[in-house]
Amino acid sequence: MKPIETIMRTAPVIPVLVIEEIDHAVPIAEALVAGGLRVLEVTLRTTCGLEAIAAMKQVDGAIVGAGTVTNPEQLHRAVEAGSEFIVSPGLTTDLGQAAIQSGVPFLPGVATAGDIMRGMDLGLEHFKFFPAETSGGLPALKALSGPFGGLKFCPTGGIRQETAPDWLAFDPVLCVGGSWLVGQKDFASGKIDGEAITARARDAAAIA
Ligand SMILES: O=C(O)C(=O)C[C@H](O)[C@H](O)COP(=O)(O)O
Repeated sequence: MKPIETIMRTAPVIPVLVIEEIDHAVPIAEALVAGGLRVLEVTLRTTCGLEAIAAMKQVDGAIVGAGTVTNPEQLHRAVEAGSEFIVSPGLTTDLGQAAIQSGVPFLPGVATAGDIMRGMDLGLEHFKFFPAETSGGLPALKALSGPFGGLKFCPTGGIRQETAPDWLAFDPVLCVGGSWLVGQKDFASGKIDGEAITARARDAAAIA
């Protein structure tokens, strides 16, 4: 499995995906990869999340991980389903230890100095800054990076195509996450609008 930093450096944007119907999984993954976004975070907010991860992994070039992983049991289920990395909105010591023991690349959410210190106690150096915009935005991340130099971040939460370049211009930010790549409008016709998704992915991949 790839270390988390390699995954974070693969593409400037990680699409955060909420897959409501299993039939959508592969067409969405194909459309995103075609646009140059290979790292895909599938949230476990829906009943077909794990099944979607297993299906999307079959798409050539896709690196598929699980998001919204909040406890060790979910982590183990996500790894069994084939997740190549794990993202969490937050960080508990239990979850961090389970991730380290399993060896799966892990990106836990942090929003405060205390969160970061809990992660550093576990030996972690890569974090999702979440929820990025409402936790103070880029000025907050810059302030937090002062005492904690050397850490690397994937800000997520409220970031869009227009604001992603500012985040990515800050050195500790290796990539950003966001849900703007795929939305309800892409299923409106009853069929996935792969071209629209690919066009958005291409714009996002070009930010780097
Ligand atoms: O489900 C999770 O595990 C999360 O941590 C939440 C997502 O990362 C955000 O919902 C993405 O934020 P938006 O791009 O503003 O929609």
